[in-house]
Amino acid sequence: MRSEGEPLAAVFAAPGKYVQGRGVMGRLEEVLGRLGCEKPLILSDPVVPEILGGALDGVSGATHVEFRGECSPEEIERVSQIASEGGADAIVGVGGGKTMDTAKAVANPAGLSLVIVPTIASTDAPTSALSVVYEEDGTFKEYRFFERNPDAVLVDTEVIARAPVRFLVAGIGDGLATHFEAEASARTRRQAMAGGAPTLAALTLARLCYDTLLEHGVAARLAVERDAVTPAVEKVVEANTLLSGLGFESGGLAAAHSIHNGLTVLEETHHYWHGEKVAFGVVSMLMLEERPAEVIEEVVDFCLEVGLPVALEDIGLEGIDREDLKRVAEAACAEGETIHNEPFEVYPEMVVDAMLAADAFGRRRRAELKGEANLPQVAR
Ligand SMILES: NC(=O)c1ccc[n+]([C@@H]2O[C@H](COP(=O)([O-])OP(=O)(O)OC[C@H]3O[C@@H](n4cnc5c(N)ncnc54)[C@H](O)[C@@H]3O)[C@@H](O)[C@H]2O)c1
Ligand SMILES: [Zn+2]
Repeated sequence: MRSEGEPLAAVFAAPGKYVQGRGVMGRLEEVLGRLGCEKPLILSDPVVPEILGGALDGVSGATHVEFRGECSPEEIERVSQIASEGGADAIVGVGGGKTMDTAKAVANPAGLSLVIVPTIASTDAPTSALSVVYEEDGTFKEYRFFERNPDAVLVDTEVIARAPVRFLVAGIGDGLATHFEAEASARTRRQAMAGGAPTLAALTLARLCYDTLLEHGVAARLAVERDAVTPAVEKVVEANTLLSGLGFESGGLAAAHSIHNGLTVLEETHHYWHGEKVAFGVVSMLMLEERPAEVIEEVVDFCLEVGLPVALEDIGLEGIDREDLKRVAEAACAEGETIHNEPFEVYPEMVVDAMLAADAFGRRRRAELKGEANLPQVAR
């Protein structure tokens, strides 16, 4: 986008339209009609028939394809073939982050319209113009960047509130990173995913995301445990999806997401959701950045209250040794990783120590809040 030597312009990217509320899923056909699409390919997560029944069966002219579970080059290729053979004019991605990312990676290179319908608020993937691609075995492979954001994003809060609460909490973990990562990239003046320097809008939305999560996160969790759609749920779904999505794409990512990507090299972490690993990445990032204790405590206490991981044991890594953490750290520091957007040079050893410091702090705080003393022995 920018030629060498040119100053970095500020760039802000956003989807064509964002619609959120109870029952908005029912507007899919109308939205497709306005985009002039008559032959959509609807790519759905395997749980969709169970959670939506036949709600999407009636969309006229639609071909239905079931997503196979990983946003991998093979899956993107498979769905692309079906789209091109059937002459699809739009892709609709219905499901979690991986289904949506696959839908984007199919629609964009083929120049098709794209509508995203998240069934969980587990990530900030819905609004962005990029896909995170993995190997078939779940190891992070690459980011793919596209020219266009989705034409429309339909977020049905009734569907989201009925999903297991762990997904909403994971989305809060993903959203918790946005403000800190945008701040780090803005200080370094690095190009964000959208292709330019952050605007005030992106930084403000990222901050609003953080404040909203801290203020309403716990209330939203409690409501979703009862499948209820309350104003707190609407606010947190907006924070997880729109605020975090616009904030990270045009504000920039930094250490927390690289640590997440690094963690995916260990199979044990594959049973934890993206946002859960990102939350641990956030605390590690705060350690790496030598943030004041109050900030670290605010984040860790919030994670404990809302039910996000604060320690290695919370993401399947109980008893992990330094050697394995070094593998995580090396992957986190790979060339091109967003950890290099931090305003100082980062080396793997620093990341290992930051993760250990995060783990120690998280465990200590959890014990304190439980009323267990857990104070260290006097050193001898
Ligand atoms: N492109 C981006 O901008 C971006 C941003 C953040 C994350 N991501 C990517 O998103 C992915 C993570 O997304 P995810 O955590 O949603 O994972 P996911 O897509 O694998 O979905 C998680 C699980 O939820 C299930 N599910 C979906 N809807 C449900 C519902 N209503 N009820 C019950 N179960 C339901 C799915 O079957 C799946 O097993 C990662 O690949 C990550 O890299 C991308
Ligand atoms: Zn994320």
